[in-house]
Amino acid sequence: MATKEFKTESKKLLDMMIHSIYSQKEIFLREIISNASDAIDKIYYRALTDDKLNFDKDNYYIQITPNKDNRTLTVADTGIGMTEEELEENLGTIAQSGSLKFKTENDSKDDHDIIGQFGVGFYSSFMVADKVTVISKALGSNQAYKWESEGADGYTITPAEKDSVGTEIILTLKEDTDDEKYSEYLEEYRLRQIIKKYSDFIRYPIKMEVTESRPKKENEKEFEEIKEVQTINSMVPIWRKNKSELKQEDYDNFYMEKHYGYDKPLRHINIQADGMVRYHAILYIPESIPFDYYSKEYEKGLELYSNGVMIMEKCADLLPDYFSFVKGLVDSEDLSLNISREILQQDKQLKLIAKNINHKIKKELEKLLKEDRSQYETFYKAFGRQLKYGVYMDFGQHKEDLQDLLMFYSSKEKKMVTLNEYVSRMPEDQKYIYYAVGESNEKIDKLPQTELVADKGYEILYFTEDIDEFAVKMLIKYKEKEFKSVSSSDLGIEDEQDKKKDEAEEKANKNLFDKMKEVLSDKVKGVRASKRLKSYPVCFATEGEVSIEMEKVLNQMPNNENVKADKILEINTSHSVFKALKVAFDLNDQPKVERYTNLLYNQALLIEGLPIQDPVAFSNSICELMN
Ligand SMILES: Nc1ncnc2c1ncn2[C@@H]1O[C@H](COP(=O)(O)OP(=O)(O)OP(=O)(O)O)[C@@H](O)[C@H]1O
Repeated sequence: MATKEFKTESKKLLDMMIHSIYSQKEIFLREIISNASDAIDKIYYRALTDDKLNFDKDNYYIQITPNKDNRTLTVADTGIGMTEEELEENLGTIAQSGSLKFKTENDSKDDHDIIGQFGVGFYSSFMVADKVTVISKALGSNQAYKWESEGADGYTITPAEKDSVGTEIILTLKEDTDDEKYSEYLEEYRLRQIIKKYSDFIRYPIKMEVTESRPKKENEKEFEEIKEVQTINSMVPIWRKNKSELKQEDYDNFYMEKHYGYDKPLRHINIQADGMVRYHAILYIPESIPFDYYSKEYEKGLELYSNGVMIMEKCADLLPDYFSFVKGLVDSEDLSLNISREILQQDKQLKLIAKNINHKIKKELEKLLKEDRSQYETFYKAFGRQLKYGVYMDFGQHKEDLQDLLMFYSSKEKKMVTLNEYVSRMPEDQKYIYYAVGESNEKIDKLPQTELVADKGYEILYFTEDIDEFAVKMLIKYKEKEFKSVSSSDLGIEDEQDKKKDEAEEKANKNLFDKMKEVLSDKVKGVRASKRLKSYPVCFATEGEVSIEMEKVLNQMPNNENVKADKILEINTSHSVFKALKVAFDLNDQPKVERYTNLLYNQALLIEGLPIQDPVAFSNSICELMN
């Protein structure tokens, strides 16, 4: 009988399990029971949708059998079973692409990180067993097969005897060591404890033979030990339990069991709706971001049950994209079992549920923001970008719903603030909500364009993510206050007296500015005296819809159309550099005027983080100045 090798990644993971020092080894049982329950779900669903099969609930269960003599723990189920090919495919490779990716990317991390963050399913049995045997007979098959492995060296698959359809997992437990007592997994009380802790809500009975001490019938003073098979779990799914019966720990355990994430959920939402549409839902807002969240691989969706039977693993229609981080399930009596994906999309009930859920998630986030600011900030750090994306998408359809959940860093408060907080402390004379765009808060702090607004004592919101400015352009206003970039050509700050002064200045320097515009030609839309600069010599202002930061973002996109912001070169006429330029102009020193103009233009580009077209020429010009 030939031994087959595990796939390379599986081998690595398996090796890790075998040598694991993970403290919560008990979770192996949760993983095996969860697989067994999934397998029964599958046969149950098959029976409900296939007239030739019938499902008698009494015949479907999970049986746990410890055997101290052989040192084995057996978990048997009456689920759908696996064919020879399925045994090969499912148990020879890692199912969880997450753990695989994590492992290959972080080779130095230890097993605690892997198990803690991704879970490892079936392979976790190798934490406690040095030999694992799986005997399975698939539905519709006459032949059973045995898969057997003693660890990373490989596995064998051979024909086997098994009367009924289903799977038996037999773990031969490792020998006890000073630190680890594997034999505890053969003790009735310990098994009962683990099952209750992690698998209480499994919808099928988890049966085990237990010994009970009872008063004798003939003499109540004497006790006798009676062995009988009992169902250990309560079988009531968590979403059907009374809210008052559930503790935080139950929600946390359910989240882990379901592999919704390997962090602790930040918040849970338990919905028991009994109105127009009847459904139960348990939803979670995760604390940390799944490793593939902002990638194409990430699939949003909630598990969908029809009266206790799972009909879809990831129902995307239940969640809008901006809440795609939400995990959980929905169970409704009003949904038909045979519903296809296409029909489901049109289903009125489902639409109602989705709308309702959307509302509840929003309310929960608002509550979190109000009640626990620091938790909300943790959430926002992970998923804020998704909310901003939500404001922008679908032509701003959801902006009203989401605007109060947004936060930005504030120049004044030096922390994240909401739009409502910003607007409520705006001085009376302030007309706009000001923002500045840049790569980081530190870089924005140094942006010349912020000088005038900051000098006025106005608060500035810092936009450091690509989506920020696009989202705000979609919002246009918040509480009747328009958004305005500190780089926009008209800041709406100057009074009449300033305006007159500016006009005079513009007039006095008109010839020079015209000359500079001529030198720069269509690289800029115009050159003018700056109202916003105090200590810096030069900066860009923009006119129109596209800002410089938007230009950068748009030009990074594939098939970009080389969109350009309309840039105005603004000169600080009080600066000594301008004075030198003016002297050269008055002396008709053409080459100097050209050189200075180009230098100023390039400086403005650098400040904005835009590339200089000819860095060598720029550097040569500086060298000439230094000589
Ligand atoms: N008792 C079982 N009956 C039928 N199939 C099983 C059983 N146990 C495992 N399998 C099959 O083996 C696969 C691998 O199981 P494993 O626990 O490694 O990952 P998973 O269950 O797919 O992922 P996750 O653990 O994240 O839910 C399962 O998807 C299932 O197809």
